[in-house]
Amino acid sequence: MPSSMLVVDRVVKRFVHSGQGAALDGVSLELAAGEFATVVGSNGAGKTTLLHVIAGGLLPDEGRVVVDGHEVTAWPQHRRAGWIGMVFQDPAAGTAGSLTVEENMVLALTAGRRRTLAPAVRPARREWVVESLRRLGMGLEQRLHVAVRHLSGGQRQALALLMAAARQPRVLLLDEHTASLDPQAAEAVLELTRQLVRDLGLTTLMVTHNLKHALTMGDRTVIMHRGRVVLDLRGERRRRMDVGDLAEAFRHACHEVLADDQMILA
Ligand SMILES: Nc1ncnc2c1ncn2[C@@H]1O[C@H](COP(=O)(O)OP(=O)(O)OP(=O)(O)O)[C@@H](O)[C@H]1O
Repeated sequence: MPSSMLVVDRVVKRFVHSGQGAALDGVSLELAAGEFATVVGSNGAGKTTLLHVIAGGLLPDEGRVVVDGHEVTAWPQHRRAGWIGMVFQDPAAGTAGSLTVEENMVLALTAGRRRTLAPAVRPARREWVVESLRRLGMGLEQRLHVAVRHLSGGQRQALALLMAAARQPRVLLLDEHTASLDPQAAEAVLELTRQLVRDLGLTTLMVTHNLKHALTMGDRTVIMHRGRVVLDLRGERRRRMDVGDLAEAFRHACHEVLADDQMILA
């Protein structure tokens, strides 16, 4: 049995003025090293809150978060930043627009190191970056000296993903990271996601509203509803499912009739 890289243990998170129940109502989830799970759920199910509790932006009211055997529940976000990589829906959130592609990559590769070590972006890492940019097929390897604000949303998001992965975080969190892209750019960024997760063996949690991506990305699908994990699909059962089966399993697990716009079928 491979060791767990991420353990979320009975986590509860309440927002005082939300007027709703707990955003996370006793969520437990365990990811083995190198495992790639997608997370789907109804609107307001708690998916983004879960990612922020893991990343340290939100402190849970109850429960524990353990990363690579270390309990990080009370660690501030900056202390676990080197361990957790996160990519958001907005391409601008993960990159510095006024810096060039190369400067952004250097920042990603040297972040968290002491200044004396700062110039030490090893040639091998730099080559890996250029090669990854080339494989992306967006021509970014020829635009290393272009300010990132001049790139398209897809190019910028691909760069944000590459930057998060280049630091080889223990856990990579993706929060609807292709939702704001056109279909072609979204497909390119999803393919890059597959490659990076596979090549670097990254333990990954990817929130999506797209049921097809929830089944075709990674090796496990977690369904959340009203602050709880209501279904955790993997193995043969998951492999046999199509989008219709997943929607049906979703409805069944929620014990209520959900309108399509609550599930956002894509
Ligand atoms: N900062 C906040 N203050 C108050 N309530 C919040 C806050 N953030 C989230 N919530 C509430 O917590 C619940 C879970 O929100 P969350 O954003 O985690 O859901 P989600 O599953 O990511 O939803 P969506 O798919 O719509 O993005 C919702 O009821 C939301 O209104």
